[in-house]
Amino acid sequence: MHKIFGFGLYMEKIGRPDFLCFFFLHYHMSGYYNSRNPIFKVLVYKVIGKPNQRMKALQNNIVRAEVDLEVGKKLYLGMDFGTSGARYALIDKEGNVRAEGKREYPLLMIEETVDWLQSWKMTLFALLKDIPVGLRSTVVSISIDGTSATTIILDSKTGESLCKPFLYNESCADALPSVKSIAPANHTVCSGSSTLCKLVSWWNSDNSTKESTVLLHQADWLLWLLHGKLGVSDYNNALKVGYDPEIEFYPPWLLLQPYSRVLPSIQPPGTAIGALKESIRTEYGFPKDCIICSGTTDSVAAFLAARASQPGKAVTSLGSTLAIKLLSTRRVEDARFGVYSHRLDDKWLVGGASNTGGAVLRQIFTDEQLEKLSEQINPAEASPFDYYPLQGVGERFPVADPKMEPRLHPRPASDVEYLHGILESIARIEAKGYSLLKDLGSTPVEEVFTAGGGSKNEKWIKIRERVLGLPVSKALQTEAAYGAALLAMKGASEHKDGSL
Ligand SMILES: Nc1ncnc2c1ncn2[C@@H]1O[C@H](COP(=O)(O)OP(=O)(O)O)[C@@H](O)[C@H]1O
Ligand SMILES: O=C(CO)[C@H](O)[C@H](O)COP(=O)(O)O
Repeated sequence: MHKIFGFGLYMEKIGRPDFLCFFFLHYHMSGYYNSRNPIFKVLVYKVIGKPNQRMKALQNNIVRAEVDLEVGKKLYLGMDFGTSGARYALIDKEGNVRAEGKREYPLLMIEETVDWLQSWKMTLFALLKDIPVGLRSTVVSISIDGTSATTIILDSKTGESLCKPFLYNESCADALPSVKSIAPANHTVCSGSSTLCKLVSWWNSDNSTKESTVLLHQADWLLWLLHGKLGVSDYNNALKVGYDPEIEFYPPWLLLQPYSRVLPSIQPPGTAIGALKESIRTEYGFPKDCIICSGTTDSVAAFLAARASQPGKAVTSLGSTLAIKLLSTRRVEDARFGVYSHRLDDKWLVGGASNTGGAVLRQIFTDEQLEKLSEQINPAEASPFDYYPLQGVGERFPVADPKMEPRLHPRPASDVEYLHGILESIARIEAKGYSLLKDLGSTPVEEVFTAGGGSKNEKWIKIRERVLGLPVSKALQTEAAYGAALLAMKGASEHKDGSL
């Protein structure tokens, strides 16, 4: 192995450190290396200390890994398929992160539109490949969270999709009158971006026989690629197609519809569904007893990751979109404002998902600019600017208005003031959301934890604390993938051998 050091050093001499990085990261991550080796540490530190493009690209995928594990240790894998990319977290029974990584979605195009199914599938198997080989044999369960109401309609005979996926924030308002005519007033499905509106819109526009059609959500579809049992979902993902997690059934008004036969069967999140497919298990080196567990949505996973367990505690996900989740003893739902409740065991996660959020910031600033400009903001000072930051027309929560226009002007000469105004305006939307939940009868919010990419912005946290008038902090675990890993751990602990 020291020959490799020599070769690597030579490569470094001739100015090809990235080759050396590649080598070391490859060996380190593949577990052939004991990272305690002093020479290894010096060299890797020396080389990694000079990040270059390829190095950054490698680091982008491989965020962290601790390869040395006690014999017999079991690990639990959670994967989060968010708006802009996917991540994984590998945790042990104590909840320690043993490896984590991320991938951006490759933008594969079909006739000028992104082939999302191919992109998500490639990302799924790329993330599995990013897991250090030395750890894979200890992974005993896997779960996945995905964006809510992202809808995939498949032919159950071929497994092929019958149309392009409907993304989480797509609105099929054409189906709204028909959905409103069958559902209770202001039911969660009475929103253009609900899964049910997407299904009804497709059903009314597609002339095929629809005999072997099945509907899945993004997380269900990714899990199906791993376990091979078509037509299984969870009661968080199924909420927006009309499933009632309180009665644990689809309601009669939905079962009476012709399209109800395409709906998936439902399990609680974190329930063992099936064994990892043998072909995947042998190709990647996962153990024989590796099981696949039902998933959840990304903002529920972010709440789980924060491990907030008392009513009144809340998690705001500052990802591409702003999603809030408040733990409440009372269920609340009102589609007029985009408010709905996810079930969490015997309590309710009341909240909603706005179209404001980080994606608007990313349209205007790079992440580096966000960091630099935020350093110059005085969070104690209120911004005079009143924006409604949206990527495009349409808002889901706390105002459900598919025609709402973005408001991002006037733009001041100073980018610091502009960013301050946008961050403060998003904070005001967040505050309006929590106040609306209280008005609708939920447990009042007492404390807010923050997840998602925006949680790293300390100044924004201070602005939000001032605007919300509440304690606001960064969650201990800010990645939804950690929440999905907790679901994998739950599924493994409840699973009886031989019951799949
Ligand atoms: N320093 C920062 N301040 C505020 N927002 C940030 C910062 N860095 C990244 N972001 C935002 O975080 C978002 C990405 O968060 P992430 O949780 O990865 O999103 P998602 O899972 O929805 O794709 C981006 O839209 C970006 O604008
Ligand atoms: O904004 C989103 C994507 O990031 C989704 O709408 C998000 O999943 C919120 O939905 P839910 O509350 O059902 O998790």
